[in-house]
Amino acid sequence: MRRYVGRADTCIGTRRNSEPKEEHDMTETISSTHSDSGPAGVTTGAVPPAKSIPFTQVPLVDFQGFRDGTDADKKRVAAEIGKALNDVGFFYLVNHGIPAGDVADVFGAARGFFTQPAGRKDAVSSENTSNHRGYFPMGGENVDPAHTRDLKEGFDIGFEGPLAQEAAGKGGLRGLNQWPDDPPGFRPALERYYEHTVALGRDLCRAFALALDMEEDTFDREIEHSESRMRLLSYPPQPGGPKDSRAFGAGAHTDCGCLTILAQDAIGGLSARNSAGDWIAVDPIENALICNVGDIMEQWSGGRFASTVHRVINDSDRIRYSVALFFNPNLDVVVDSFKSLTGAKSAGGKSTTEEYLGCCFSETRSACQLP
Ligand SMILES: O=C(O)CCC(=O)C(=O)O
Ligand SMILES: [Fe+2]
Repeated sequence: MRRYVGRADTCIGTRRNSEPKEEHDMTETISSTHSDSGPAGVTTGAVPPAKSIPFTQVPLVDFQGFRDGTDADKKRVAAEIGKALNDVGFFYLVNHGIPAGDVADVFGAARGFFTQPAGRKDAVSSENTSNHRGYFPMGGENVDPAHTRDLKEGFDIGFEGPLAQEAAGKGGLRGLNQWPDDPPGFRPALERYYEHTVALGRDLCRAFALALDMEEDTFDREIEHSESRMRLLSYPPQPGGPKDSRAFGAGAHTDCGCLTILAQDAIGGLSARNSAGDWIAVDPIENALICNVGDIMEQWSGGRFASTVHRVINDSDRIRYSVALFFNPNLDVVVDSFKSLTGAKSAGGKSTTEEYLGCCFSETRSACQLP
């Protein structure tokens, strides 16, 4: 069974990790999965455990072959993704199918929103809600307890669906989004981008299933009513680097859900930690999205995919913007490793997605652990 080192103190879609987490030494998990081959068709040993390798760069994957290629193309692309997730936990994705104009619009919306006076942003404060949707100000979160509060502000939306109105105000993660009046076009830009990225998240989960030697639709049921969250982020400049070595844009953390699809502007500042403890830059590549696995997918994959620690430092002299889509399972799915998906031994999952994400989103995050 996997254990995490350190305490969680995190935010929407993210879980801290200031201490090096157990560096994907999945011996115990893997030995248990190896002792059982599952009815869903996992061949024992087909996919190795996530490696504890000191990666030095993030691989780039062309998704075209998965979107409209032959079965063999799909398998090839899935295998590339599987290797990237096994070795690094992160990859760049090009030819992902999201129109560049829609990406530009969501960045325009972010810039227009965050550059408004504080009072206008506070009108849609996430404090108005119990489901963590809306605006949070600079320092509103701290993903790494060893650091000061994060130097970023953000705006969150989530899945609404037909039951959103009924669920509103009932205390769960379901419910309605908050929408500011300004800037014009804000809501349609976010809703369009949300739809694109959730659809891409579903396709990526299919690629992940193939990469794990499972049927392509293995995860489909678990993500049918995906409680995915989208977050706009704005990081103030820290020219010359942080004056206080504990004050980062986003402290070291892992993400909580299945996977994260990140669009960043041209400024840079994101980095991922390898097994040697080195921070490897995940610099912007034009038209590429960055994908990384979160804790739930690491758990689902029995440790074959790595939920890698990452952080953000904006040491430029300009505001940095990014847009993250945290792709999550249905809220009622019990997060367990492989049992339901492959028949391999369970890691003993007890938390539902809603419980785990709720913990990740809360201010008392120290107990956010999967088995
Ligand atoms: O802004 C970024 O580049 C990454 C943000 C991030 O890691 C997160 O919000 O979980
Ligand atoms: Fe993150």
